[in-house]
Amino acid sequence: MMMMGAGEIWAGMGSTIAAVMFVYAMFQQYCPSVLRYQFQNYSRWFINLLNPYISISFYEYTGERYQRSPVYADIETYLTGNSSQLARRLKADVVDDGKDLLLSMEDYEEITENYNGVKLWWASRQSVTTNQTISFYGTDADDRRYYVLTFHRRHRNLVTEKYLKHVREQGKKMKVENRQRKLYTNNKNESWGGYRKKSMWSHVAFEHPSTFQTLAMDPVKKKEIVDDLMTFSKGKGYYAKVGKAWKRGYLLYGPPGTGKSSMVAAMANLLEYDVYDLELTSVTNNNELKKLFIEISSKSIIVIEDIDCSLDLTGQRKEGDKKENADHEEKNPIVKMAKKAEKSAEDSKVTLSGLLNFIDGLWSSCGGERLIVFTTNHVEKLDPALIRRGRMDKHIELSFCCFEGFKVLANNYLDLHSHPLFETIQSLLHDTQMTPADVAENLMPKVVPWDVETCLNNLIEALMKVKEEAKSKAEEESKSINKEEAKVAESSIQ
Ligand SMILES: Nc1ncnc2c1ncn2[C@@H]1O[C@H](COP(=O)(O)OP(=O)(O)OP(=O)(O)O)[C@@H](O)[C@H]1O
Repeated sequence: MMMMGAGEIWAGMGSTIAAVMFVYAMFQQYCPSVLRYQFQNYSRWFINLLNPYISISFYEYTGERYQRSPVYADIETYLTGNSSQLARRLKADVVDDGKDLLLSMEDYEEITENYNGVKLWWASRQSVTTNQTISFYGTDADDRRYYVLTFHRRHRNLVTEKYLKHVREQGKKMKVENRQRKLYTNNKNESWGGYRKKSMWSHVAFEHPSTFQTLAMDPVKKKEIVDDLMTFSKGKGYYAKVGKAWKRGYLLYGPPGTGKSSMVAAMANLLEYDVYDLELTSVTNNNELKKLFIEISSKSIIVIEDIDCSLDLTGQRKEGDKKENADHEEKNPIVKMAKKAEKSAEDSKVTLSGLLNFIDGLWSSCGGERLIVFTTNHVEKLDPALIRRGRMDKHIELSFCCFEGFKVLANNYLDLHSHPLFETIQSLLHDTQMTPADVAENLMPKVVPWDVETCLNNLIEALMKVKEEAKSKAEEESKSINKEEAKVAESSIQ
């Protein structure tokens, strides 16, 4: 009897569905389109009336240029943090250069969340159209990913006023906490079979251990730099008020091995910024420099190391001027054309004005919160225009090791705060010039097991050697000066 009943129900349902389909097909075929449209609108309205749930979509790319939506990015981070507990289908990505596994919500997965006793549903979706194009940003602009948040309409105010704010705040916080800082460099990329070369950023994880605590330098100067950096990083409102782009230029100069690169790393570690190590010789022209600049994110340090060696900026500018004048004088049209071609080849290089534009032109204000650092061993070789205050706001000289610097190194390398031999070292450092790199090298234990006396004595020996060398060099110099003076005196008598 039971079996018969089920069979009859199925048969009844089948004929009802067939009848509905028939009516629908007739409606589609014979009903005028205006009426059909009205009917569809009413039926949608009716369904919405019965459906008490509201949904909001958050698309990954928005706007005309398909910029990645910051709201989507915050939600993504928030859900990635929560999904490993809530989702049943997860996808795993390798992050932190293969050291960690990041679990996030799989596409088309849904999770249920409870916020202040209210139930909400998040779903990850993807709308794929047939019109697929590869966009400028390397993403498939038509392949649109989005999240859908669904909730009961009686919680509309709670969701729009509180919950979404909470999601964004948490997402931002989690992003800062999980952020793996990066060290970028621009390499020349060959594309289209080597036809076109352009400079692009590539990165590795930034893991330099240098900090201001480990930097050997005068403590007063160190504090001044740290204060300056902290004031800058908190100065968003101030910069906006005075009408200045939120960026600051630092010029680090001094002999090799005095800690210029170490200071850049310490700055990045203090402010938790990424580092963009710009290799100017790999940049083809000013335009490419501008493109590289646009790609730099905020909270970053752009560093050009050994700027005096990167490009002959002053020379190029002067040569360019000379060439232009020579072109005007040239009468032979063939020679003139050849010279023009040569000049345009030269133009496809970074010039001083291109670099100045990079530092403080209109484009330089894009992104904000950036430090630009130049390092050089020969400050005197640089064009004054490049390093004038306002462009390079702070000039920092890194010099030979002082006693305070030595104490930092002794603490770093030997865990030593004081020792009877410190006095001898202090007096030797006062009389000699040794870079922190050399002091550090001499302090480092060379054998196992090691003891502090041996390390300190190694340094004392090295310092005495340098002192002796400097003394004999000075004696030789004074001898040769005396000889010169004697010659001059002799010739004046004759
Ligand atoms: N002031 C310093 N404090 C601590 N360590 C230092 C300092 N200066 C140099 N060192 C040590 O010497 C090494 C070389 O220093 P660094 O590369 O920072 O010098 P630099 O001035 O940038 O040299 P170069 O001009 O040759 O690039 C560092 O790895 C670090 O161990």
